[in-house]
Amino acid sequence: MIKVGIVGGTGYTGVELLRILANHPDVKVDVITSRSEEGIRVADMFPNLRGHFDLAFTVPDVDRLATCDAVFFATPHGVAMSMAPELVERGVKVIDLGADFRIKDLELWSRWYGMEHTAPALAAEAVYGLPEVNREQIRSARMIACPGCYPTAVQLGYLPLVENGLIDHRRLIADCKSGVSGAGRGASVGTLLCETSESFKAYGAAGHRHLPEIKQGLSAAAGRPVGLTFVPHLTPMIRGIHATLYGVLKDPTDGLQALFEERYADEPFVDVMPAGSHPETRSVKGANYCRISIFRPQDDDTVVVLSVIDNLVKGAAGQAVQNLNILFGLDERAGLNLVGLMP
Ligand SMILES: NC(=O)C1=CN([C@@H]2O[C@H](COP(=O)(O)OP(=O)(O)OC[C@H]3O[C@@H](n4cnc5c(N)ncnc54)[C@H](OP(=O)(O)O)[C@@H]3O)[C@@H](O)[C@H]2O)C=CC1
Ligand SMILES: CC(=O)N[C@@H](CCC(=O)OP(=O)(O)O)C(=O)O
Repeated sequence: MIKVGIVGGTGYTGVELLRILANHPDVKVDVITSRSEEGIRVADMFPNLRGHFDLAFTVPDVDRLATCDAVFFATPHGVAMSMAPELVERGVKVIDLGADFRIKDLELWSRWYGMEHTAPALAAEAVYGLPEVNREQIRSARMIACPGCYPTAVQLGYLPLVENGLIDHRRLIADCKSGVSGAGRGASVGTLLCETSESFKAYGAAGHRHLPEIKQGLSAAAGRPVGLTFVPHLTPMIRGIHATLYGVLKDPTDGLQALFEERYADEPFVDVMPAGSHPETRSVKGANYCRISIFRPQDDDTVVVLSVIDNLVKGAAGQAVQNLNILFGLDERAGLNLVGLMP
């Protein structure tokens, strides 16, 4: 059994990790932290997990975490980088669901995340945990940086086009919508029911911290810097990311459906839908899938890609477990044969 620790076990992604790992055949959760719930038993706080975990929340302690084979950080930015270097040095594999280790240009990272990076050496070593791109590097990594939710949906939607140089790499437009759980469990006025229900809004239109992360990944895929306009929106739903991606084809072609099907043919968690489909976020709710469809409206030179994920699963906890499976040589789908939540 692989012993894991979860730092930040009471947040939306931390609890999602528990939901997934409760049925993982090869993993045992040995340590789970929450400073605010210290001493509370997991099953008392989350009755659905009764019978799965005989654990109480503890405050984060490096010595305890160092007894694990792997540690997930489901914590705000800045927490993982404060503890990961020591854990890695002590032989623990670290999988960060936050953004501390995603961006290689640390000056750029500091500008967007508003803090100095305190683990530059580990940031340079970290592997970006998007299995559809970095599967081989993930296998031997000591530090894995899981992508953000929007970056996951946007990159998977654009990759076949950008990797093959089929669209104008300078004019990418990502119009994205997220459920409110994307903002985390911390209470704030902007995410109250009275503020978010029966309304819909854009935010971060002038610039969002996922912009540099997505540009980093797509520029690597393109082999040159890409130009990206990314506008996120908050929608009155709990879970889900819906990305509508636009590109200008250099040479209008009818082979896009086949291109996407071939690129993702061997990917267990990317589903290229039949031509003409419109993926819905509820079709991936609670599951680790990214569902994609492709259009070339009016047979013109604009390509539209639709990409949906559950922000808490393929956008966070599910992808983190997928990376753990790869890291430890397990079946990549272990613990992730999740039946989506209905309706
Ligand atoms: N929500 C989403 O859809 C996604 C989130 N992410 C990222 O994943 C991370 C977790 O997100 P999410 O679960 O939504 O966050 P939440 O705010 O819901 O949960 C945060 C968790 O971290 C703990 N925590 C907070 N501060 C500290 C600290 N200083 N030291 C140790 N533990 C701390 C909290 O418990 P306590 O304070 O009791 O210790 C809580 O368990 C974030 O970096 C987020 O950006 C990535 C992809 C998607
Ligand atoms: C609705 C909402 O607030 N979503 C979050 C995305 C959360 C996420 O993906 O986490 P990282 O910051 O670790 O990438 C946002 O826009 O910042």
